[in-house]
Amino acid sequence: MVWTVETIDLRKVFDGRIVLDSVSLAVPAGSIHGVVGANGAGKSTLLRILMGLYRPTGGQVRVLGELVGDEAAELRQRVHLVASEGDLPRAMRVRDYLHYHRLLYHRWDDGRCQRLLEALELPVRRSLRHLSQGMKTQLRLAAALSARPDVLLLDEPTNGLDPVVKRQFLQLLVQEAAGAGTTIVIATHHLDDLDRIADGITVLYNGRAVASGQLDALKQRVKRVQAVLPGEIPEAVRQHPGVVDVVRSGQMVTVTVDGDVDAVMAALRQAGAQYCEVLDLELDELFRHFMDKEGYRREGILLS
Ligand SMILES: Nc1ncnc2c1ncn2[C@@H]1O[C@H](COP(=O)(O)OP(=O)(O)OP(=O)(O)O)[C@@H](O)[C@H]1O
Repeated sequence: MVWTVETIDLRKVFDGRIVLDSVSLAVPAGSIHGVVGANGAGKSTLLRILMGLYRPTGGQVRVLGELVGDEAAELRQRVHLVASEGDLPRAMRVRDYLHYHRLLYHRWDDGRCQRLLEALELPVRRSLRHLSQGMKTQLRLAAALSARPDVLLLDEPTNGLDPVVKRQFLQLLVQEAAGAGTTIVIATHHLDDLDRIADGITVLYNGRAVASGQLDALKQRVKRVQAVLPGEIPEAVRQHPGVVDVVRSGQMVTVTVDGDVDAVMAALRQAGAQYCEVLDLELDELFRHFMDKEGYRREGILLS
């Protein structure tokens, strides 16, 4: 299979510190891929490398079939990075900003730009210094989408968006991927947003990809079993290699399983479980599972 975005054993070292360590991920064309991880995990660095802004220290990076770095100028016409942070030129108006992008990108589509401006209700005459943070984010997205990218890299795109605009923004991304076939990679902490729209995810922990793949497959792999069990929890459940967590609340037993869920169900039934149900994990629970597996813990701060 040819991937639109692919890294193999990607490594990035800043000042002797490893920030990305052997990261391999593969994103198919026209799909939405989320990159998640704790603060400082390396998400923005990964996007910047995909964009050709940082050189990898090791490994391979291919975007649209090209090794990133060799064809950066041509790739920049087809690959766009939108970050919610960073300054916009304060002296420009919205329309000047868009016109500037129109000159830069030869795939620019005026009709598309107009439709986006109307849908997002962006005030074309307003000076950029008077735009709210959310409006700036929408303007950046409008500029990127008007240039008809093949790959859209989004760094924390929904920061500062109100819930209604956020929903519209996410819908736009789904349409863009499904309709125009654009491949979208989003780095974000908003797991509920990703759960709604992502086809795949990569979980970064200390610069390593501790999980990467299609979201359905990852959700298929990690399940939660709930059972009513009056008696003892059997050793066969506790010792099962796929069992990562067992919680009892009264007679209700909840077991998180990364692996063979059927074997755990069978052991519970054999121990006299009266009711057994397999539940899917939400993305935030899945994320916590992969982080816990790596021993990620943050202690609370005690204020006196
Ligand atoms: N240009 C740079 N020079 C040196 N170190 C850097 C540079 N850019 C990022 N880093 C370091 O690399 C690590 C990963 O940073 P990065 O911004 O990629 O993380 P992140 O996952 O996007 O974090 P957050 O969720 O907080 O935005 C951090 O320790 C950061 O300090």
